[in-house]
Amino acid sequence: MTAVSEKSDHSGEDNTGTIIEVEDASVKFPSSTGELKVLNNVTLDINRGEVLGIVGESGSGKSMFGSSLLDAVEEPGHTTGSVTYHPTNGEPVSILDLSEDQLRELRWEEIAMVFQGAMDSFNPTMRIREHFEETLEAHDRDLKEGMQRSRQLISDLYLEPDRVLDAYPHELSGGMSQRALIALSLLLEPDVLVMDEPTAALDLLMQQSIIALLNEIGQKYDLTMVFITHDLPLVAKLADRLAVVYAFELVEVGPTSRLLQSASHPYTRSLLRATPNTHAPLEEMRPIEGSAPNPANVPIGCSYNDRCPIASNHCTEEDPVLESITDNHRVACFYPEEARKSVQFSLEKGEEVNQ
Ligand SMILES: Nc1ncnc2c1ncn2[C@@H]1O[C@H](COP(=O)(O)OP(=O)(O)OP(=O)(O)O)[C@@H](O)[C@H]1O
Ligand code: NI
Repeated sequence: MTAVSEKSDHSGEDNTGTIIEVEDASVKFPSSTGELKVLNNVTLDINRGEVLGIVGESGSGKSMFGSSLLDAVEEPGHTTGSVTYHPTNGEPVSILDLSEDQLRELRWEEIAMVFQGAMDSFNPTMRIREHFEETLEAHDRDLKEGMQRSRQLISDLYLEPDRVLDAYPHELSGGMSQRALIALSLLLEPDVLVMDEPTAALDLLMQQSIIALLNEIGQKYDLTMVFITHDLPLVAKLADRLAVVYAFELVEVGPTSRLLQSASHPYTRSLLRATPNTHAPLEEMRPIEGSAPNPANVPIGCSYNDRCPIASNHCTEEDPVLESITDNHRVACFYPEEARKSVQFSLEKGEEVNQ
């Protein structure tokens, strides 16, 4: 596997190999009609130092995947399978077997997560400074040293440390509070940063600038980043690798450049065609036909068959598994070649990616 592409020229002691190994991860919720499976047997290795983009439409299971990495799925949801964290030094950690206390430590010191909609997660009655101090105290860290790191992180995110630390949450704009939250999540020097829709509430310009900032900060602090979003073209600017989620399963995984040039799952291709980006004029954005997956009613066979333009009988009978079509590029489709030929998309106006 190529863990390091030209985009993540991170230098570090051990920059290769797997940092988080996800095997057969599933999330189930009890319901009146039986169990709802909202993450379905996902297996994926996250490479040390990479930026991994998790993409898919609303309700597809992206947040469930992100939360499962930290055993953070809310009750009564239940995560099964295995998630193994490989620290730079030390023994592998089986995350789904940790106690609450161990998890709390892991979530700040090893794998930090900025949850979806977390911008409002600052306590409105506390200044930003107190959030940083409280975190340091809760983890028995030296306050002076820790606040120095806070100031450094805040200025790395192009904010003024004094102004931000003295502010109350409501005094910060959306972009500022999202950046302050990223700084807070990096306070205890985690190796991995998982972000769930960190730019969703921001305007286009702020989204772009957060992407640029994350690129810088990821390199400076040698981070492995998992970036969860419905906006494929946006995350493509940052990610070394993309994993596409449809109906609670991975349907395509590969290096970003490879997916942009020759996405091989009909869903990925539709997603590339449907997602708005800064270049495509509005009239070129086409919504994906059919309705988004419902966990109570996933089609038999390939879960995408009811929306797929090239589905055959085979697809309604058998569920394709995620298989390598080239090194590093895996697709869950019986007809990857057909898909490349028949589902057209263009990333930029006038540029037909597929002839
Ligand atoms: N507490 C819950 N109980 C039952 N089902 C849930 C619960 N929370 C989420 N789900 C279901 O799990 C599925 C996956 O949800 P998830 O939040 O992972 O989607 P997502 O891809 O992150 O979507 P979005 O882009 O809207 O954030 C959805 O169909 C959702 O309805
Ligand atoms: Ni989500």
